[in-house]
Amino acid sequence: MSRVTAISEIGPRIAARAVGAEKLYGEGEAQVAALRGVDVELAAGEFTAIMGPSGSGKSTLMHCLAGLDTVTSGDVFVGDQQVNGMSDKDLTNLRRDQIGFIFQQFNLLPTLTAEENILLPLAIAGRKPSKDWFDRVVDTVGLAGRLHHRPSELSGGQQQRVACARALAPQPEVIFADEPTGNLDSRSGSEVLKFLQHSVRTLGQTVVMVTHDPSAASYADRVIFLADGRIVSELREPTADSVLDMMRKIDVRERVA
Ligand SMILES: Nc1ncnc2c1ncn2[C@@H]1O[C@H](COP(=O)(O)OP(=O)(O)OP(=O)(O)O)[C@@H](O)[C@H]1O
Repeated sequence: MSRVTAISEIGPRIAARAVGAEKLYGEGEAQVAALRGVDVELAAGEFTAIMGPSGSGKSTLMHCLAGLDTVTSGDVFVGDQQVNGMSDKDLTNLRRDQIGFIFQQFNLLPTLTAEENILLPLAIAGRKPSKDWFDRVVDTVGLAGRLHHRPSELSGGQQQRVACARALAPQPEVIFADEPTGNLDSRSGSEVLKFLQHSVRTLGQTVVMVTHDPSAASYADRVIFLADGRIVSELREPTADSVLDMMRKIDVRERVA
């Protein structure tokens, strides 16, 4: 009993966090405020989707959290490491060791096999995965029979599953996925989303995904909605309908404003 109380007092571990994050692009009249004071905590072991109208700041927030872009003011953390203010060398190490990326365009190396692509980030870091972990990841993404194929010999959905396995293999603190199903048909897209959900539920991975698609967001545990550089709403245990409904409300509010 006391243990449960202690855990609830401590709360979930936070995998990534923004505190008062602001991002300005450009100067003078051409200046754009892409983030206008974003406070968000992304719990470890959760699948979070980031949604919002075009230009609302989704990619900027993700890039700032992942150390690919810098905030103008405010703070950003991955695990307990403060990302803003890090040296280039520390940022490179952070991205290599603590962060996995999944992009819309798969970004696999065409001359390497699926297995070599999956192991590449670890090889670059001079690390070897345990065989157990590698087998679990490959099993989770359902690629066991395809490990010796090159990307050109795989379907789009299979290529994206290789990219997912590549992101998972180093056991990063957090995986950032930018429209991971944007280039896939709906069946392959839902396979990839089920896999991401499975990696959160069974492997304890933390996943943060930017998407425009309410049905993709419905695979997440939590959806955060941005509008005009601010977090304006969130949903837990979303359905495609509840997400669509919220998007419509945000759209109406933006038009009125
Ligand atoms: N490198 C940049 N230079 C100038 N302005 C930028 C830059 N990157 C983004 N912006 C601007 O910042 C705002 C937020 O852009 P961002 O790409 O984060 O939005 P988004 O919600 O991801 O949009 P989309 O859904 O269309 O991809 C937009 O007004 C955009 O034009």
